Amino acid sequence: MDRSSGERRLASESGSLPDADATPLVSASRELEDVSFGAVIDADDESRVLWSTPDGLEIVGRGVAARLTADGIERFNRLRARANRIFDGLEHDGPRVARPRAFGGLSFHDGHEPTPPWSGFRAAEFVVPRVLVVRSDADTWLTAVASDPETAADRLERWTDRLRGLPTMRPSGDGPGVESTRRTTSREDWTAQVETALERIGRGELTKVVLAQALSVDLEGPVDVPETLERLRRRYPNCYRFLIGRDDGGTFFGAPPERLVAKRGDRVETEALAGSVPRGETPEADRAYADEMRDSEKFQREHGLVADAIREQLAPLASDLTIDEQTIRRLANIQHLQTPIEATLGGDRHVLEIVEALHPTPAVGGVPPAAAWETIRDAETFDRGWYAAPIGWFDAAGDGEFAVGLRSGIATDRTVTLFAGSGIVADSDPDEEWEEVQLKFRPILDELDDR
Ligand SMILES: C=C(O[C@@H]1C=C(C(=O)O)C=C[C@H]1O)C(=O)O
Repeated sequence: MDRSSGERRLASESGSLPDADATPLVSASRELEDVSFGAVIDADDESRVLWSTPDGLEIVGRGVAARLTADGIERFNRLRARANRIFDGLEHDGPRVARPRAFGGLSFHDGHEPTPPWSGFRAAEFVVPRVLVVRSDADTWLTAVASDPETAADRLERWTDRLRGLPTMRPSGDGPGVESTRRTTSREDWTAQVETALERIGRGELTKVVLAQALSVDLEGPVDVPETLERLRRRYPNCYRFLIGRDDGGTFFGAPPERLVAKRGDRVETEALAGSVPRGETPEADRAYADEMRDSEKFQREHGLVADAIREQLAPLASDLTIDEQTIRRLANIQHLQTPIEATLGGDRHVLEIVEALHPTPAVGGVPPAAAWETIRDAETFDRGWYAAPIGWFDAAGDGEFAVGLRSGIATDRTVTLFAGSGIVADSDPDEEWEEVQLKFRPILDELDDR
């Protein structure tokens, strides 16, 4: 008998939920000796997720104990309702860090219809994996999730045995090599798109819009996404890393620097991250770029719009809000202006409510939002899919953390499609913005090409 047959699939079409949904989830955890996350994620062909934060939490999830999907403009409300049903009555036998969480994300646009390379990626989809391996500080935990305690216990035993047989180190190897690349946006088209946006800005219809491009990379061999992420960790240790693998589609992955929100209890942390210059070849050149960005009226305006919008979007939900001092965020290949923002929530809120209020911030959308969305839709000839959208997790308490799905790509067979964009404001120069976009393709492109 398939003991997992009672586990749940909640689809947006399901007006009334099947009886199995009344069965609460059960989970059990056990502490592990260290284990290679790459080996866990390769262990079989069940669906997989990986989530890792700059502060050292790493989680790999395998299989599906419960799935939540939702489409259309009501997607956030539907997700929240289903999240409550899925987690209602959850019994977790283990430490908090190893508790079941739902991992996934949303598409940038709410009217998203999946087309290649985004086949299988709905407008919103989260899964509670059947098995989680969680590493935080010095501890590693294995958690099994099921619909009844016996199945959870069996699963925990089986995976404990299985992990014992896996290597604790996994070589991170070389990239697959790049055969050729194709752009969705030619240089001429880009210049025309930026100039159209500048005209709208000149007419006062728009203050800022983030325009993006896609770069489709054909590889010399198959790409190993976990291995690529492991190499990205070494070059970009202060970034998030994520992988969302669909059974019936591609693997979306990336190493974004930008936090959309982290919520624990009534505390919320977010940030404005906007304004970009390259790293310099020497410490002096590096500082000169940073100083130029800090002292530039144009960069400060571009950044200030994001901080202001976040403050306004959070105001109805938060009882107090602190905007910290602006700093320079230095990554291996780029530097950004960054302003950390913290708030205390006014009432009992689900992290998805904060995500809904914030997405898209003008770091990836624009101001005013409606004119920016219209400009993006008119200009862009490719599907953003889940690029620049919220990617992360939430738990039974409504806590969670989301990154912005940047410095990312979707792998399908021997192709990886990369996405990157840049903020256009009055005084933006199409050539400089082109260079900024190319720089933002580099993190993943360099790893694919690194042989
Ligand atoms: C849009 C991207 O990055 C965003 C836009 C930035 C900018 O315009 O300066 C900087 C950081 C991100 O918020 C991207 O990486 O694709």
